[in-house]
Amino acid sequence: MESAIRIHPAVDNGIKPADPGFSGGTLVCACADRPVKVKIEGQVAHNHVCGCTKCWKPKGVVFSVVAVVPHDKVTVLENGDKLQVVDSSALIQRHACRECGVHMYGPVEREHAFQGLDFVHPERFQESGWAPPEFAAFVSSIIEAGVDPSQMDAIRARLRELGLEPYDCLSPALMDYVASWVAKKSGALAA
Ligand SMILES: N[C@@H](CCC(=O)N[C@@H](CSCO)C(=O)NCC(=O)O)C(=O)O
Ligand SMILES: [Zn+2]
Ligand SMILES: [Zn+2]
Repeated sequence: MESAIRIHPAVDNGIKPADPGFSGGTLVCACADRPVKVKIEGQVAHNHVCGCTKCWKPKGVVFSVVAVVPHDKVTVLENGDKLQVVDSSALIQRHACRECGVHMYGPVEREHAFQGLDFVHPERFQESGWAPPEFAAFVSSIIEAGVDPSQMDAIRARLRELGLEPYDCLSPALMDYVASWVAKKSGALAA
């Protein structure tokens, strides 16, 4: 499984399975002093690696690991005064620690298929057992971050080797879910 291609520390050395007993935990930012802590109740869903430029990622890699949880399962426990919204015009209202830059939670408040969900980075859990990434999203977007397009075949091959099917948007199941929501809203499909 060793490879020169780095995707993300949470997957590069093999992907840890979920603990069926995982019932949530605490996300912690990277500050040594007064870290922001956010409680998440329950398991994360739809975890994926994301190549988009907007999701927070650790230094040295171009993919994030990001999943969703219902907004009512998210509680800021400590040092919430350090949080600021990265881009208030974005669909995902990413709340980042203004000192270390880690995104702690990103609610979707707008009328959208994902309304009521928060995007979180499970690698920031102080506990283990969270559900692992299932696919790779927005893979072509890593070119926007400066990756040489000639590397894409090798990067997609490595993602497949890890069991993370690469897509240039979200997975087909999630894209179908979003499209169904849009079709029901427009009336093209019965609600
Ligand atoms: N090419 C762009 C894509 C950015 C993008 O659309 N990101 C997705 C996925 S984020 C987690 O899966 C998205 O839904 N964004 C909404 C938002 O950012 O508010 C780029 O790379 O920047
Ligand atoms: Zn911080
Ligand atoms: Zn993203």
